[in-house]
Amino acid sequence: TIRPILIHPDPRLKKLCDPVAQVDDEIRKLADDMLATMYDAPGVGLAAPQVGVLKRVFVMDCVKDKTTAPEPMVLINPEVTWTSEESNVYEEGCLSIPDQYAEVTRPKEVRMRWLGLDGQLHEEQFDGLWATCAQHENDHLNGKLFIDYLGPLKRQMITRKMEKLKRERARVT
Ligand SMILES: O=C(O)C[C@@H](Cc1ccccc1)C(=O)SCC(=O)c1ccccc1
Ligand SMILES: [Zn+2]
Repeated sequence: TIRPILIHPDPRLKKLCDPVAQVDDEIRKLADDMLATMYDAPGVGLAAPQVGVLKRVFVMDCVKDKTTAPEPMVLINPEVTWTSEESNVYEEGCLSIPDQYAEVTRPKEVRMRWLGLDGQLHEEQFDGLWATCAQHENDHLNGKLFIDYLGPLKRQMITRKMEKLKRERARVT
């Protein structure tokens, strides 16, 4: 089921999310809905707080083009265990801040450890868009948005635009 994506500014997007106690049917349904919501947007990642669930879960599928098979990943209670010295600059977007893009510098590679839907612990190193996306999603679990890396003026301009968008959406619905 596709769930509505919260739009910034929203207090739930700034909260520290809670760890998942156990991988049960509720978490499996959440992950399924998050993947459906991500593909529908479309996006390459989605974090649980973006659909109003303050739990430490995010999904990713960063395969660039349609020709390659989808590679959905579900990361529960993810932790960053290592980041590279080298950094990358990437023009990021966010499904909770529609149509706004800005350059963000992050470590080029990141190693993460998480609990999978299979209840097993996984550890993997990401690079390229996967690394950028994994760090962007992990930030969401700590109430951090990519605009928090920008200067105050640019962040304020984007926030003002989102407030206007929300006013307009509230009017027509
Ligand atoms: O808000 C989110 O977490 C999703 C976000 C993830 C992300 C994108 C770019 C850099 C870092 C993290 C998005 O997916 S925005 C949409 C997007 O970037 C995209 C959409 C379709 C195809 C390719 C990219
Ligand atoms: Zn985002």
